[in-house]
Amino acid sequence: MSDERAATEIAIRFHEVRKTVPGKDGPTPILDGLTADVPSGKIVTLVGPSGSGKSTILKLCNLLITPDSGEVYVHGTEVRAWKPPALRRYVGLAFQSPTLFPGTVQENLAFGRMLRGEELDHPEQHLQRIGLSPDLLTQRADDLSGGQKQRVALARVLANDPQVLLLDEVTSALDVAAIREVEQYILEIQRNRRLTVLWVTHDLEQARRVGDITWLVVSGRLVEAQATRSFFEAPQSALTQRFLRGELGGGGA
Ligand SMILES: Nc1ncnc2c1ncn2[C@@H]1O[C@H](COP(=O)(O)OP(=O)(O)OP(=O)(O)O)[C@@H](O)[C@H]1O
Repeated sequence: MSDERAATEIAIRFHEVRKTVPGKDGPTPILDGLTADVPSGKIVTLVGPSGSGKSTILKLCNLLITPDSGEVYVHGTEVRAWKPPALRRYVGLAFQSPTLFPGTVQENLAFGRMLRGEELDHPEQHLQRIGLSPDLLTQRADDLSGGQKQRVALARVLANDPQVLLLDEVTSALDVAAIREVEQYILEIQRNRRLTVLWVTHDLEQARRVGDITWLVVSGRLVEAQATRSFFEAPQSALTQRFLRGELGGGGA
């Protein structure tokens, strides 16, 4: 495939996606008609006030939840037509609060492979890639610091060789130095493996640093989807301008 074609390929397509949750006055929309494309090999940063629907968008991509109506296509196939294990291998999700299993770091790293009856080759390399010492392999995951847990959780997702990476506030528990380090590791891996990344963050400077494209989600609606630089320097929507001034909550660079 030519680079030109690869550059315009769509990794994820949202088509009129609507999702509701039960409310006291009936179903309440938390995503309302999301239509948007995520180009292959790009990083899309998702910003918006708390509770606006950002995590919901991620969860739709790997079948943690399904839309009430509309479709989500991953690599051209609607998510409900994927076998969940294959989809979750293709689309890795790392959360804000990493959940590691009670075993050792090595067991945690090898978990996805183990489920498929495979071995994880060179587990130490998976740790090194994310800036952790191979000495940690035999440590109990419970004994790690918050920052180490977050990195091991990321390394575990990456050990599955996903093509798409969904990141939900993955650096929010880290100190400033660690944030920049983990960002650099993610960017390096993204470039080397040409991953497509959907990255939810409350940190607008981070969204600006790492994004190729930035989406603003407010009350379940996509307000703006722009090249990251234009998003921050010349936002088109009045709502985006208000968000960036910190007037909607969760904004204010
Ligand atoms: N299973 C659920 N049941 C009821 N309400 C839900 C459920 N999941 C999400 N919601 C609600 O849907 C809205 C969107 O949630 P979501 O987690 O996607 O927002 P978010 O933008 O990621 O928020 P934050 O930035 O605070 O993490 C919120 O109001 C949330 O309370």
